[in-house]
Amino acid sequence: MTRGTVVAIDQGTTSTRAIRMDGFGHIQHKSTRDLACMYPHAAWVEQDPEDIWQSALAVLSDVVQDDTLAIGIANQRETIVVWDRKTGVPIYNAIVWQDRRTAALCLSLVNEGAEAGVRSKTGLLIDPYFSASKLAWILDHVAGARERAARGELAAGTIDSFLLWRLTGGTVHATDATNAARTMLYDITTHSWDMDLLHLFDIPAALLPSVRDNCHLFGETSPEVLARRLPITGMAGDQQAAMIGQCCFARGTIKSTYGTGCFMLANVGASPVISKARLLSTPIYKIGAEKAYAIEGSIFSAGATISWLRDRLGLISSAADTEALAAEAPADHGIHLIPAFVGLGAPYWRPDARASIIGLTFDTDRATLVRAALEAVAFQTTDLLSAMMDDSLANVGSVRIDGGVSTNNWFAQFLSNMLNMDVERPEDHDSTAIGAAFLAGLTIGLWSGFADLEAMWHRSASFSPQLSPDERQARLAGWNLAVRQTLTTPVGALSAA
Ligand SMILES: Nc1ncnc2c1ncn2[C@@H]1O[C@H](COP(=O)(O)OP(=O)(O)O)[C@@H](O)[C@H]1O
Ligand SMILES: O=P(O)(O)OC[C@H](O)CO
Repeated sequence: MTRGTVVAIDQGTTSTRAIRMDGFGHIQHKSTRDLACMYPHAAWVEQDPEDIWQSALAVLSDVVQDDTLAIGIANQRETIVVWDRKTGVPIYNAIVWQDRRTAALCLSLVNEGAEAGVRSKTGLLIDPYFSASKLAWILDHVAGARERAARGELAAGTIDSFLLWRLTGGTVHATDATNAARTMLYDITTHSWDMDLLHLFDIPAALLPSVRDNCHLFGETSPEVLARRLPITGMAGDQQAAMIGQCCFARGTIKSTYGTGCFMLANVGASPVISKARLLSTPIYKIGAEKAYAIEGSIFSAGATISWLRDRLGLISSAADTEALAAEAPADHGIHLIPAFVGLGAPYWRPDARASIIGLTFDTDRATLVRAALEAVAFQTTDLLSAMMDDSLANVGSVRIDGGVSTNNWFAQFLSNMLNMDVERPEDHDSTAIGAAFLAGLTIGLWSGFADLEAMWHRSASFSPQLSPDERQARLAGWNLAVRQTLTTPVGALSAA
């Protein structure tokens, strides 16, 4: 094993983090910067690309040291930026994956019968979640953007691509296969941009980055950015990076990451499987001839609901308060919080739905609301697991969890109760950053293969189901009823913009 360290950036929706890891997989240092979202209209979500860049540069500078050999990048997926190739200045804010402004466009494509074709190539369902319609929106709504794109003056990319451009001083415009797969413009079987899809969304091919393997020498940091020239040798979308960090390399292994949203991925092997249960099909990695795919369930509001309780309602002063509050609330409270703040994702795919709280009485207190919010994350995960079971992934023994919300012991136990399955938590919940570090280290030979990575994964806590089957069924029935009620009374008007 080589001496030295790798560093990895995890550019998430709520925060940007970086870690420094040695060859034994020990995390030597971490750095974090919080990141703000802007909500200019109902169900619009934007971020300032300069904030994203500055936060990434700051955490990277905090963790790099003399023995650092390489950099890995993992990032919130789908979020799209368009920038000027000469100046590197974005022409509009980053439109975040949660943003629903293109719901009407997506609905019209579904009504025109485009979904089956899109699905068979991309593994995705037509939904505003993915980058293609957001990119089309920027080209259509920013003055002069289409003309500038036609003249080759603009570049587009997901956050990995934008950070890579900035880190390399504007010399490399590339992305990796897992991020490309979330644009809805990429064929996940042939691993190439698809001309029909570019035509469907009216996106000029010249805007898009080159697509590379997850382990690749993407470029080197510019001396104007970092004091030392360092190679960027690993990149992946954050959920795929978490699969790597959680060592879900075997077919049937599952992880669920609880950050701003929640994303449950099950490894289905070397070929994509199209879900019968409205889940997504997505690459986990492409490293030379080696490929693996997952079935993915995506939930749009997990930790975001907890942040809403803190930042908008002021019910808690820190996310960590939710653990003790949930424990003190009565189990039979009868409240359901359906967190459809930006619609519901898998398996419902209803961008028009809006959040609701059902069952309030005068004795509903803040502990109960907090508990209902955490319960909703677990109920939604249960919906995803049931959908995976429908896709014949029934031989699963346990689920590995990570991300901010996974540190909450009350939540982890409730999740195990609802899934009726063991839930395992690794020593460090930053599996996304760990996965990006693993990819970067594999490329430079710090580790020789997945077996080396598996030897470094350690479980620190495990939660087993503790609820009677009747009680569990009653809880799930209550949740299902509340979801049906929310979906049959849509209150969210689609944005007219
Ligand atoms: N102990 C906790 N209990 C519940 N939620 C938590 C806890 N700690 C953090 N969170 C939530 O987790 C989210 C942050 O997780 P993180 O993995 O950093 O997200 P991201 O990668 O999306 O930036 C926040 O939305 C926060 O509200
Ligand atoms: O910000 P996160 O960590 O919840 O991840 C966002 C996802 O990548 C969106 O697909």
